[in-house]
Amino acid sequence: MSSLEEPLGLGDLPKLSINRLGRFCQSACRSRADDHCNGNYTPSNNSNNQTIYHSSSPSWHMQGHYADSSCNGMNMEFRALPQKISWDLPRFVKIVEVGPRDGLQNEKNLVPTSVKIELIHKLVASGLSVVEATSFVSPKWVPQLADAKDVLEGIRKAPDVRYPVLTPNLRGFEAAIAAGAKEVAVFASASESFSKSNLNCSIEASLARYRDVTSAAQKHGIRVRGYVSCVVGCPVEGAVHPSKVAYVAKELYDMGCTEISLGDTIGVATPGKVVPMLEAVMSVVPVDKLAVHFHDTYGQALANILVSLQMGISVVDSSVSGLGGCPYAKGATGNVATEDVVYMLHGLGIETNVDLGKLMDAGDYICKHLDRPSGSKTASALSKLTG
Ligand SMILES: CC(C)(COP(=O)([O-])OP(=O)([O-])OC[C@H]1O[C@@H](n2cnc3c(N)ncnc32)[C@H](O)[C@@H]1OP(=O)([O-])[O-])[C@@H](O)C(=O)NCCC(=O)NCCSC(=O)C[C@@](C)(O)CC(=O)[O-]
Repeated sequence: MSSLEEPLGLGDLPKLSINRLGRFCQSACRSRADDHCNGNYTPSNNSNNQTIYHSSSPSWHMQGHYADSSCNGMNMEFRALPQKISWDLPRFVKIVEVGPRDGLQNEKNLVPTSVKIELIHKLVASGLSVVEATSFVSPKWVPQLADAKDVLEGIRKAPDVRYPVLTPNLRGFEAAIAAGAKEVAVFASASESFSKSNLNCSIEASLARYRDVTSAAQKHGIRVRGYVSCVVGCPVEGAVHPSKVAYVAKELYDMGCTEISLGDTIGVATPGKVVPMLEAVMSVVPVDKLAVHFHDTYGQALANILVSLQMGISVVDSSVSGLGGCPYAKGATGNVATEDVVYMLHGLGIETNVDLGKLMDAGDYICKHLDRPSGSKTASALSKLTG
């Protein structure tokens, strides 16, 4: 059985619970907790008669679990518990809409340029302030986005809206600037194998290219976003250790990327994997410079977003109608649907500035063009209600 046939998240399921104070407590690990926690945890029973540990300290003392593989006979490698997770959710979450780029890049049939432009206009009309428009990549690698220049030039730019584009190298950067880009994104991988298949080069070679891009961008006063892909799992290598993610994230941050988006490219993450990954990255990059980017292959994306918000993240990538999938990540499904993210955030009392009805119009528009139902559960449910 390959590491991906055994879903990466199954091991974490019952191990985290939330006590009344809103902190995560460790359960079912009593003997190890005593070993590692210096007596800071006091056991009690919850309503399910499980033993839980209440911290008498404002922070966690569980670093010793990080590489511990012996606890309860289960693999604890990614089971590091958080320094601190609170229910202090952000009041506002910035959504980075990636549908026109990540959502469409994998479409086999060419989507007309005019449809892409109209989709972007509709997304902006819904209130989204960042819409990733396209990629200036090799058309041999991603034929769907060969019209990048026409798309970017054809957008009626709204004030205060940002339209970043992906650039894999200096050539892409220069083409993007010539077409009027004011913001670009570079994309590295935490997995060596995925870097080879997505960019045809090693992680280090991609970082060297991106140093050229970020220094050229600085000269033009252009903002650069940095992606790290495969932050939990790789289609070739399986599980990816958080330290590898932290390394690439820090390199991107140090070279001048103003925001680092952490991508679960194949959608295998669970909250149990997201927490240690974010902890590792947050130890080297400030949390207010981080975004999360979840694909929804195993239906875990909303849970992963929620735990990310609890850890202090306030920027979330998503794709209208859940469009997407990476051409170099077989089996990966779309990004989490923007409609579902907005519905959850609004339900939590978190502002987004997005009008869900107008967002659904945008989703409806592109789904009709692609001749397929929406991948958003929210959009499907609400459109049944409204007939
Ligand atoms: C990086 C390269 C270009 C290397 O591609 P290569 O074949 O190794 O490099 P090359 O320099 O030999 O170039 C090959 C051909 O592409 C041309 N070329 C070279 N650069 C450009 C450019 N910028 N724009 C247009 N054309 C370009 C170049 O001129 C040449 O054309 P030819 O001489 O054969 O006619 C290629 O591998 C590539 O374009 N890769 C991008 C693949 C891609 O876009 N994948 C999807 C990104 S999604 C992702 O990474 C994950 C993310 C961000 O969504 C987050 C998540 O979901 O987790």
